[in-house]
Amino acid sequence: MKIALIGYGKMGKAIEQIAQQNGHEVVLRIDVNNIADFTAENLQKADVAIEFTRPETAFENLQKCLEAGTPVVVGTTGWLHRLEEAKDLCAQHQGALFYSSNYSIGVNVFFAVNRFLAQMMNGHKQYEVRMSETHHTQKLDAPSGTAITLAEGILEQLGRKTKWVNQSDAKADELSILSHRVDPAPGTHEVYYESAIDSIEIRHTAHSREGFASGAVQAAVWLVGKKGVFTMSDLLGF
Ligand SMILES: NC(=O)C1=CN([C@@H]2O[C@H](COP(=O)(O)OP(=O)(O)OC[C@H]3O[C@@H](n4cnc5c(N)ncnc54)[C@H](OP(=O)(O)O)[C@@H]3O)[C@@H](O)[C@H]2O)C=CC1
Ligand SMILES: O=C(O)C1=N[C@H](C(=O)O)C[C@H](O)C1
Repeated sequence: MKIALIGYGKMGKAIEQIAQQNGHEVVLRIDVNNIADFTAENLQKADVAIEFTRPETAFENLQKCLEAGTPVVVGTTGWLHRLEEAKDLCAQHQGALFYSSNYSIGVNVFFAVNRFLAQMMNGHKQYEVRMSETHHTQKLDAPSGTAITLAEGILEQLGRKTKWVNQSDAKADELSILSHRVDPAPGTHEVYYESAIDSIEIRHTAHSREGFASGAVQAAVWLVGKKGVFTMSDLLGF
């Protein structure tokens, strides 16, 4: 499979390594220093594009891929407020778009466990819930996209929480997410339930970027030949 990498930073490089190990060819690498090469003609040389850049450029980048007719896997976080626009654009171009706040298989299992735990805790008001996420100091967005997905999973199930806040000082109906930035930290997410008599904590710790990169390559292989908007639950079936 021929891959175009949009964003050649930490994730772009990790994806290149995994893609090549799996017999794929990287035919285009776009970063800020060669943005002039980010053309429809060049994109059309690839079977699929994988986009890991910055929150403020992700939408424009996926738009360029859809306009070129190249299926695109988006890993960048912090742009999902424009998801409905992206879905419309994808339909308009009869294209293929895959997005996820986290491509790691382990995190997607963790998402399912988190929703199940929140569902069980809905009837047990003695438990207060809070979250934390820890990432490297170069991370631009807070809370992480993964933490937002976890929080959304809790809010869907737990009637006593109505919104998340990115601070420790939360009202009774708010879910607190604390963000920590330390090096090195590829990504750790924790959900805590605490009552006067006991505590339950669930945690996912990424030991490297390999899980994110390998999941993104899997998503790219899966996406080729499909039309529509997909995410990891479509690929994994849970
Ligand atoms: N979904 C997932 O599983 C994961 C998502 N992420 C997300 O992916 C994104 C990137 O992470 P990471 O690789 O660590 O970040 P990096 O900063 O290491 O890499 C991003 C690269 O994209 C470049 N870039 C910026 N704007 C553009 C543009 N318009 N076109 C092409 N390239 C551009 C940056 O250049 P410059 O630095 O000069 O701006 C940089 O080299 C983040 O949003 C992060 O949260 C990360 C890991 C896993
Ligand atoms: O920026 C990162 O590094 C990561 N970003 C994603 C996020 O915001 O959740 C995924 C992972 O945690 C690493």
